[in-house]
Amino acid sequence: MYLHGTSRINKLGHLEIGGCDTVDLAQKYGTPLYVMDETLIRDRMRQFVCAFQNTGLRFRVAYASKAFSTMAMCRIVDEEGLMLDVVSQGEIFTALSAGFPAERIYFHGNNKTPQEIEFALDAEIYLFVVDNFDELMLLQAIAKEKQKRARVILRITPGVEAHTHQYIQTGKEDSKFGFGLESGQALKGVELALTCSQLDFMGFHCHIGSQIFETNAFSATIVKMSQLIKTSYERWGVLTQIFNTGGGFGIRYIDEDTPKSPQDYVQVIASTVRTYLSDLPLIPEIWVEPGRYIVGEAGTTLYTIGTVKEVPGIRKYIAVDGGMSDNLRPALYQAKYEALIANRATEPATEMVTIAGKACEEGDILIWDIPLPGVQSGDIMAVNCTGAYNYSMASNYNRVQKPAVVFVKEGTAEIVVKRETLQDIISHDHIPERLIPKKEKVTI
Ligand SMILES: Cc1ncc(COP(=O)(O)O)c(C=O)c1O
Ligand SMILES: N[C@@H](CCCC[NH3+])C(=O)O
Repeated sequence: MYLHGTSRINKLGHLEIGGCDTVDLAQKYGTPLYVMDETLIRDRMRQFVCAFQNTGLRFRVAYASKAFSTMAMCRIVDEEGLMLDVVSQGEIFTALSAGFPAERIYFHGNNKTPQEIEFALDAEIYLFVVDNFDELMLLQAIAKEKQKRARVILRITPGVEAHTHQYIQTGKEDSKFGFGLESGQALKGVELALTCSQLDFMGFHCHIGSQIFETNAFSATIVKMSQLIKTSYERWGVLTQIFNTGGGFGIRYIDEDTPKSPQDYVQVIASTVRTYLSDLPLIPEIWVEPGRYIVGEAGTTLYTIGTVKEVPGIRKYIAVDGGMSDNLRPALYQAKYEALIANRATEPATEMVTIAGKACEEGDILIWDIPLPGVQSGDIMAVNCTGAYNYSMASNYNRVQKPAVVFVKEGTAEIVVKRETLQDIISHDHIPERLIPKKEKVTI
């Protein structure tokens, strides 16, 4: 397994992250447990900022909080000075509750409800990324009623197909997101936005998908978007203030993955912007909004191995005490992961096994065919690269409790999300009066 960030094997032959022995963490906090390497998270944010500083362009780096949103995470994003991309009232509420400044929050989503728009306007967030015509009109109407103004940028689907799983390709013309570029919707959107009395049109956004390695998908997108930016200027004299080029930068889940560095991505984005937009009176402020690249490799999930089942001549299933409820990605996207036995990390692999979750679903397999040392019930398994879209997509399927999350740094571990309790599991249930069991009549 590739060791990311501060992960290393210590003198005891145990996996250590952030200076904390993961076997101790499993014992102290229980399993499954999400362990987040705070140093790596902060490094990643700084790498993007530093890469942009070298370009000489005006820029903003945002964190896409959908990848992993908790109050402690929002504190880190705030301390590092990044913007925060949110997609729901829940994410805004999390950020505000953590003391994250509203003027660095901006709001995405293809179906923001009137309540969410009202909430965001009242909170005075920085801007709205408007996804479609209906939302434009809704935002204008609500802002007018409240006598407020809102900055907007339009989300554009540039018609670029990135090489990634079809469920996480979002830049295709046939997408639920955004104003289509090729259909002419994008220009119509600008025209309409300019007529909205309460809206300040600031520019454009595009996002072509997630877990993308090739930089040419990003440059192809910027070339297409540049045309839109120029046409808007020529037609209406509109100077694009903000050009948000999205997130989607791929990470190394398995050995075969070949991610680029933030410098590589930013360099391609910046040079394409310069080539295609330098002749405008103003080069827009360039934004990026990575999620996975910031937190993905920083996360490791610890599990305890339970049952071992051999299907003679076919395969050996090793079951862990979590699965699709804490990591939906293998079941949803056939995503691949690597793992090691945290308490015997130096032992050589001796057999090929399959790691199964405990959910009542045949498809709940975390890793097919992975070489490991002979494992026993009670061993601690560490699956890495689980920082993005794992905790944030976790569920209570089968009424399992969501795991705790700890941040580790320089030998210290701190809880940032408590493990759910059985009481939490039933805390929203309600039994109507008529279904409450009647006390049996006592006959004398
Ligand atoms: C609009 C938008 N921005 C940013 C992201 C973050 O993507 P990633 O986590 O791949 O960087 C996503 C998710 O794909 C997204 O839909
Ligand atoms: N949830 C997806 C990525 C989608 C990101 C949001 N558009 C994943 O785990 O890879």
